[in-house]
Amino acid sequence: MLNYIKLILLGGVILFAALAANWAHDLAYQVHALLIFVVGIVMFVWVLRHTDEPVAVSAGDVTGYMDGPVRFGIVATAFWGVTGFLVGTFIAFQLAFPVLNFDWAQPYANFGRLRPLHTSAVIFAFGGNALIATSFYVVQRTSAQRLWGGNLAWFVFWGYNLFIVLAATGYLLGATQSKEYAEPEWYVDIWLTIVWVAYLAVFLGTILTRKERHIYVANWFFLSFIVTVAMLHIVNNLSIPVSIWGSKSVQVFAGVQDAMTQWWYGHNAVGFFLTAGFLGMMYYFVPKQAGRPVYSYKLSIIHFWALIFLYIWAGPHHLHYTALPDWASTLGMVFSIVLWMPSWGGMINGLMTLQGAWDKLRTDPIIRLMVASLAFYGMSTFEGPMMSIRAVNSLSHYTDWTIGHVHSGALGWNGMITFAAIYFLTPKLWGREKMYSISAINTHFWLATIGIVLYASSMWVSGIMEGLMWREVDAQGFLVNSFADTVSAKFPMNVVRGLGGVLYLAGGLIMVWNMWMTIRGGASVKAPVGVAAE
Ligand code: HEM
Ligand code: HEM
Ligand SMILES: [Cu+2]
Repeated sequence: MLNYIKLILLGGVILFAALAANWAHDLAYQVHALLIFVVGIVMFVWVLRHTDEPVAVSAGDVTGYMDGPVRFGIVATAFWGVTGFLVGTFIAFQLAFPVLNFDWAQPYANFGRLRPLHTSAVIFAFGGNALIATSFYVVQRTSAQRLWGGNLAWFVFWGYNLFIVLAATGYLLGATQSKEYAEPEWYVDIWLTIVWVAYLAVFLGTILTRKERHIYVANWFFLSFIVTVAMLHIVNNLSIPVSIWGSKSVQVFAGVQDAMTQWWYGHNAVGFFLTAGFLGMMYYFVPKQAGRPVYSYKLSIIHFWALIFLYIWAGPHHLHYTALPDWASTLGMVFSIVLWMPSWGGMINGLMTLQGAWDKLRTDPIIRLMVASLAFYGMSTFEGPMMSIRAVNSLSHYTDWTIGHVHSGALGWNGMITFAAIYFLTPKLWGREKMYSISAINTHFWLATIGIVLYASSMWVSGIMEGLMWREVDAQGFLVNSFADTVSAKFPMNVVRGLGGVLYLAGGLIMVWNMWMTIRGGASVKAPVGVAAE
């Protein structure tokens, strides 16, 4: 019966997509309509061929955990990671060598369109798949329960990745609502909302039906990430489409209210997507890999509540010296400075979990990735509060300092904890004893670390230089440097940043190779975790 309903719904989707492709007002919308049309037909045929088939249930599926979406999620994480690093490296070189904005590829591959492709590929595709996959893995183990909702978890995985494809192709074809980290247009936003609600249902359903009395702290972080991102996404994307047959829409907010809504969103995307979610990852994988309990469970609870209470108010630090009222700017600054403490609470808790296991730092490159990740988390959450201070921000804002800050958090904290989680999970999910090559993990660690150091240090130099050059006035009070002077002065730093990107990307490729060899390699040394109660 369910299959018949599915067929009717899919038929509706196919019909609507065909009409939309025919009447489309712009290229991005038309290409998306055709894409949905094709996806709809493929799904229609697939459902049709399986209609009235008895549902096959394997033994592993009844007793064990649902790890299919986790496996796909891990592979997608690696795939999108390498794609995002590649685009990042390319746009880094575009900034150094503008000829790389090839004439023949205009307007599709210019910096302006590739930049949001990079940011979404790394944050939402790489980071998002990592978060979905690890949260699905962790919530099952810590709740002693299979994922709630049957195939809904598959819907979350495929639906989310469809969202990413729609977003990415949209940018290349010129559809954007010009909100940073929220560029996709209205229909893509609606689709993400549907997928996200399903994600919440799967996660919360699993927690509510858990067989373990206690809700482990990692799940608190994951849940706050899912709930808050839903709220941020919906409010920041409130907009009215110009036409149902076109991608363009008009924001509901205007002027400074719109700017504040955007940075309330943008800052908390950092706070809940790139921080709370990844802390969830940290709280499961660090103790597991170290073989030690969390250093202080009390601290984890305290810094959880402090973190989520404080983050939400700090957004105005993105709008210092704008039309935003001073009181709001001050509020953002104060909350940002206070935020330093709960942030370091997380770092300290992670690092101290290694108490008694520090020797592993010498032998286990996965632990090394985790420690480096926490160190970069600590560093960027010290730098951030500092940059929130108005006087500091008047120098750092608009400069490469911000870019350096972003990437010490992103490459260091988010990247490295994700790599560690991938190395932890790959052998477990495919029933292998360990990763194919431990020394390749070590090489990856060093390539990534040197890449980050090149990236962050070149951007500090470049950013502070740029800020000082913009300020410089002569005895008469005239500006000494033209804007073009500051751009050409940045050239060497831009090249160094690009090289950092090459190293980081190379590390990512080694990881993909290592994963491939592990998954493909040899006989399975133990039963897949789907059956074992880990
Ligand atoms: C190979 C690694 C990477 C390279 C070479 C790279 C390069 C770049 C470049 C050149 C920009 C544009 C800077 C500008 O407009 O001046 C950028 C922006 C950005 N990247 Fe990356 N990136 C890399 C990895 C990542 C990762 C892993 C993440 C997140 C998890 C990330 C997040 C961002 C964000 C959020 C921005 C926008 C920053 C802002 O607007 O302030 N990047 N990246
Ligand atoms: C206590 C923690 C943090 C505080 C208070 C903080 C504060 C700041 C400040 C003041 C800016 C510059 C705003 C501007 O001048 O435009 C900034 C930019 C940014 N930070 Fe942080 N930061 C923190 C942690 C992090 C972490 C851990 C990450 C990444 C994982 C991160 C990612 C970003 C991004 C992506 C931007 C660029 C936003 C844009 O596109 O302009 N931040 N942050
Ligand atoms: Cu912020």
